[in-house]
Amino acid sequence: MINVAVLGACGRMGSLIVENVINSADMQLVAAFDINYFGRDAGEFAHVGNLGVRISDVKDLETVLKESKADVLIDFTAAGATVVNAPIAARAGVNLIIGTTGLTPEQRAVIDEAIQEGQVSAVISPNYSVGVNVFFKIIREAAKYLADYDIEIIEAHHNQKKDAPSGTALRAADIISEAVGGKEYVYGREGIAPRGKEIGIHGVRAGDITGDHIVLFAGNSERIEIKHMAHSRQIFAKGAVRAAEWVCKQKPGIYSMDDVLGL
Ligand SMILES: NC(=O)C1=CN([C@@H]2O[C@H](COP(=O)(O)OP(=O)(O)OC[C@H]3O[C@@H](n4cnc5c(N)ncnc54)[C@H](OP(=O)(O)O)[C@@H]3O)[C@@H](O)[C@H]2O)C=CC1
Ligand SMILES: O=C(O)C1=N[C@H](C(=O)O)C[C@H](O)C1
Repeated sequence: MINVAVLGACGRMGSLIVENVINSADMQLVAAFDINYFGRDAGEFAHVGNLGVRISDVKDLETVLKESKADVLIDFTAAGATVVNAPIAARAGVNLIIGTTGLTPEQRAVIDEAIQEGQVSAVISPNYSVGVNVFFKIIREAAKYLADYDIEIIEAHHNQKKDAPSGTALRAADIISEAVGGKEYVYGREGIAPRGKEIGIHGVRAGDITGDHIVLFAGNSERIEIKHMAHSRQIFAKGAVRAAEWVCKQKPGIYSMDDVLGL
């Protein structure tokens, strides 16, 4: 049985992850953390009834992770939280699934160093859905043939999303850039803004859109649009829980969803 702790357990993703953990035959929820609602039952936020697991103050992360014998911590919070908490968990010997987006390269370096020091296994991915990780493969392949086309990435998300552009859009840009041997990025355009050889990245925030990503390759007289649309956050939650089960069986290191899915 894998002992799972969830950070951000009262949030949109954290509460779904709690639901998926308790529905897994191979896992049990041993701890749940957030910055609010201390003492309330984690099951309340997941709409699954009382689980007997109280929301702990994230300030007690290290102590509660040790007391609860957590094998893995699943973190979907915010960059400023993950950069503090993931290193604490890693140094306490707890494996990690990180879904938080908006991490700067400096924040990511702090987390990577702690994972190495703690000798734990971690999956860090901006998108835990199977479909998006296949989409990443497809755009990498397309970019090899369409390097001289104009390339634009358009993402759309709900009006509560804090970071922009999405982590998935940024990863898509990095994949394309790697495939074509390096490209600059331009975030939105306004004023006199003639197009160069860059990848344009554009974010839409509206209503309750779960998460759409389009990569547009446009040449003269033709274009290809490769699009992924998420219909439910369950795809991310199920992917993260699958990754948590997988990561506990791996050697120490930092892995991607490609590794989890064998892509
Ligand atoms: N990798 C993937 O597949 C996916 C990644 N994400 C990413 O996951 C993250 C969370 O998304 P979502 O669930 O929609 O966001 P929510 O705001 O709904 O959930 C985040 C939760 O974390 C809490 N929180 C914020 N700061 C801290 C802190 N310092 N310590 C502990 N808890 C904290 C929030 O509390 P409060 O509400 O009070 O701020 C909230 O309960 C985002 O970065 C998002 O981009 C989302 C979907 C898929
Ligand atoms: O905040 C969200 O909702 C999502 N965030 C991730 C991202 O930034 O790429 C993944 C997904 O698109 C939903």
